[in-house]
Amino acid sequence: MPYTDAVMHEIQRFANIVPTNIPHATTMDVTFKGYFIPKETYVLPLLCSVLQDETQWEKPHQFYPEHFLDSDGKFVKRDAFMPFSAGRRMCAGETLAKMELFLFFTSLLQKFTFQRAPGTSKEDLDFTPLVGFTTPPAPYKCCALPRS
Ligand code: HEM
Repeated sequence: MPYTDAVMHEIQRFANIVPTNIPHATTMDVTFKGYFIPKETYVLPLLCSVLQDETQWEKPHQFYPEHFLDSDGKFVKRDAFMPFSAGRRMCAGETLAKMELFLFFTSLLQKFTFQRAPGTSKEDLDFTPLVGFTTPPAPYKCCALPRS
């Protein structure tokens, strides 16, 4: 299911839920790309800086599942996709989270058709996430119609 996979990856890229990542600190003096970072410096490795990097994504500020598809419609991995962070302290639950996301997403789409709530227009749907340590979607109304 390459398109479904691409959509799920794009959701995590576009609507990353932990944009500022978890704070880290250097345990020793480090020189990184010419910058000297002393021991015990507080470091915030911003995931949003990679997930929306204009040098890495064709349409960084748009929802565009094609970021993860090649010209034959096959799924492609992208190095700049890192909603679970990177390195030794990256998310320990990545495999479980991905499995759950896949099962929930595909089961919901198999059982329901999602539509805008009656009386609302496309303009009423605002996908700007709420700002905070995590960025959940703003409340919105929609209809889930059981599929026959
Ligand atoms: C969409 C779902 C999830 C996302 C986007 C996510 C993302 C993250 C991120 C960005 C970090 C910080 C990594 C760092 O410090 O560099 C983290 C850490 C962690 N996550 Fe997740 N996570 C998710 C689900 C889960 C689940 C389901 C579990 C466990 C059942 C889990 C367990 C952990 C643990 C234990 C850490 C701390 C790892 C450490 O400090 O060594 N996460 N996660």
